[in-house]
Amino acid sequence: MEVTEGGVTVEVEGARDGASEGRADEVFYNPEMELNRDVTVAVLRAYAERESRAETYLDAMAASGVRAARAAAEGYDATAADVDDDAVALAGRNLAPYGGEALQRDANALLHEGFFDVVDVDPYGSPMPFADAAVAGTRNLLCVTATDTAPLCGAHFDSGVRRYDTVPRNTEYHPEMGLRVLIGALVRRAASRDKAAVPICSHVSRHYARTYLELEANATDATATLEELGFVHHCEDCLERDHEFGRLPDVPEDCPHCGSNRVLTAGPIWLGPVADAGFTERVADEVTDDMGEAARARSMLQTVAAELDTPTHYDQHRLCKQWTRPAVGMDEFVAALREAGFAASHAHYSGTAFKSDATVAEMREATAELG
Ligand SMILES: C[S@@+](CC[C@H](N)C(=O)[O-])C[C@H]1O[C@@H](n2cnc3c(N)ncnc32)[C@H](O)[C@@H]1O
Ligand SMILES: [Zn+2]
Repeated sequence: MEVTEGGVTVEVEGARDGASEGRADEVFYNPEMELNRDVTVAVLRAYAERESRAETYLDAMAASGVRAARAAAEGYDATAADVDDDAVALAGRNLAPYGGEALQRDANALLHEGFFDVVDVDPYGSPMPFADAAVAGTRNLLCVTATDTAPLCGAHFDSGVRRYDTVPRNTEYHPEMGLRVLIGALVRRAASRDKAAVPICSHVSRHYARTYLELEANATDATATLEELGFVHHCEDCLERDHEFGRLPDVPEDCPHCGSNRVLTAGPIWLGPVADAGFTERVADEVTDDMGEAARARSMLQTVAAELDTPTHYDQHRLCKQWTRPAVGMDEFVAALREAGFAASHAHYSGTAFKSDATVAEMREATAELG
């Protein structure tokens, strides 16, 4: 059957839901990833404005080639690579009207052989088996999807430790934990090749984390990116969390806020900004109405751009449950924090997520009169 995304029409072999991911009996096309692809196209547009030399685009795991076809339609010199012969044949047919080529290659081999300006790594599950090659073969912008949210956020602890070479912790801000674990791991992989990787846009949507990393081959800058890594200490009882930059954590024995001994330390994870606000605003402006997920993409990107970009977000419902108070509207809650003199913003991770520089105790007091 044919599907049209953002003005690009491709042939796909039956749309399947994310639950059947990984069964390789037919070429994979996931309609739930349309938001991911719409945002990708908007990023490619904004990035072309920022870096006019970025011309070549590789979807290193292309499946039907829909993403590469959309990049080709934007004027990028696009390549769709996949190990699967059916995928390559289909991607070849799908790319033909827009230009670009399909290659039957292993992503790791291809990316170790030469450079592409923009590289997309969009595998089943974790991108880490491809991270080293992706860093080696990307000149400017590395776009990465991770769908293994349980290892990333610490819910599957051992696989998270193995894949991401860190200690992930299962907290109520799990989407952000996952994103910061992912970025931290990629930044360290880039630094091992003397490359600085800086996230210029990121988001977490239902089943995946997505980040866009600008790469710079510069050892000094690479060292500087490592300064943005560190640890989060999270109290499971009072929900306060503190973060500290650095290579070795100074793990508190008890929570400095409530004295509980149920303190979890996560890290090293990325503690720096997950997005460049100005760039992300431009990405939001590049979302066009011909995109199937235009409304969601625009609103999510605007939230990311306006988000207080510090670790880590809170969930109003979780806090209100803790305080045995009814939850109120998010606008009202955020406004009350601001009126009390704190920095506060919505956070894109969920409808009840927000960021603030207030402590949990300060938030409780600042919002006591609501509801
Ligand atoms: C999630 S799908 C890609 C979806 C596609 N990027 C899109 O936007 O629709 C993952 C693809 O990776 C391919 N793949 C798995 N291992 C690979 C490898 N080592 N090199 C290249 N492709 C690989 C699979 O055949 C599958 O088609
Ligand atoms: Zn505590």
